[in-house]
Amino acid sequence: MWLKKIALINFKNYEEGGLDLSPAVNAFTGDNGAGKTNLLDAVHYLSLCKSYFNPIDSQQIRNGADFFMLQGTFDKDGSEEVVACSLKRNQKKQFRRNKKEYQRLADHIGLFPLVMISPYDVSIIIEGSEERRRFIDNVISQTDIHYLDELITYNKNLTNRNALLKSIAETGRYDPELLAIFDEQLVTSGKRIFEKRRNFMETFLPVFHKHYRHLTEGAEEVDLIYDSPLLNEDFSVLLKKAAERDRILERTSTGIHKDDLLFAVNGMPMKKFGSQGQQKSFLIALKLAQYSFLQERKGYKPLLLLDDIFDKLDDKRTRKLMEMVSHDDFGQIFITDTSRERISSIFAAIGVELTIFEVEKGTVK
Ligand SMILES: Nc1ncnc2c1ncn2[C@@H]1O[C@H](COP(=O)(O)OP(=O)(O)OP(=O)(O)O)[C@@H](O)[C@H]1O
Repeated sequence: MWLKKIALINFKNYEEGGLDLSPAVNAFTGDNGAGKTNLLDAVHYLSLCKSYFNPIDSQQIRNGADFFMLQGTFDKDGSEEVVACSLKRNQKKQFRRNKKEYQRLADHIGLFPLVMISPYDVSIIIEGSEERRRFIDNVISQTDIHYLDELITYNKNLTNRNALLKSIAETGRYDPELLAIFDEQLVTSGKRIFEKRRNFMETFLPVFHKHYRHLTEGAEEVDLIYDSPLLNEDFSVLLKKAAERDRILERTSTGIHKDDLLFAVNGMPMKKFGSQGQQKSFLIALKLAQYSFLQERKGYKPLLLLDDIFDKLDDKRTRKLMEMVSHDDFGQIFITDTSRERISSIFAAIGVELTIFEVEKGTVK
């Protein structure tokens, strides 16, 4: 699967533009703020119905315009699939595949799998556990069409249980049987998600370690551990034990919404003890493992988007990474860099052909 063409109208800093892409490595070069990352984001949008960087859809519309449109022509097993997205200000976004509009955007997720590696990914390491759960959920939902629905159900059940806890605190009326009913609903959806996350981590971990070792040639030891309250105890038992505490807190203090991933370098927490280059290498290995996982589950290659990838990596790791991703295991690649010379020489050194697009103030040559 690869993206043959993309057309943009009023998307971020692009007024109008279109590109014919290469099935191999596409590089976007240009100055800071030129619009390189915006092009990657347009590809992300077509694949996952949203921006990678900004959750507010209306902010993707070019300043001063009242709509944006994106169209991508994908090649899937030799046949063309056209994906189009448009958004008018103050209206619902429309998403079409081969001219047919989706009723549920979730039905599109996973058809054109994609992995983005960006400097913003550092939030997975330094921010709270929500970022890490978002990472796991993003990977699983691209391979499991029921997963997003299950998450929605869990979150709805969680909101209901929290509302009940609040009303118990406010009214002083506590009905243990009613709470047990809410618990049961939460347990059903929670256990399903837990099983999926645990199974995912089992497959994912060895692939992550393989990529990390390869990228860093064993320079340091890293760890990635899935942490969930449900690993130690049955969810319904956990909820019963927490009932008293939850009534005081007026919210549910245990469940898969507390899951986390623990990252370590040489036995110490990555967030505090990892250098910037080690953190970046860790994130790259995480994303390449995501790529391998998606490829294995889908049976075809996802798109790989590399934003500002050379920053903070030493020459050895940069070269190794480019060798890895240009190798046959990876399909179509999009990569941004401010320096045309740097990217040309890196790819020339490993003997890989590169199609370069020069980006300048929202136009592409
Ligand atoms: N809705 C919008 N309307 C107009 N311009 C926008 C919009 N959203 C973002 N931009 C502009 O897009 C530009 C940023 O583009 P982008 O992030 O693609 O740059 P870049 O080429 O990747 O730069 P860098 O090398 O600094 O990472 C900024 O100038 C920003 O103001």
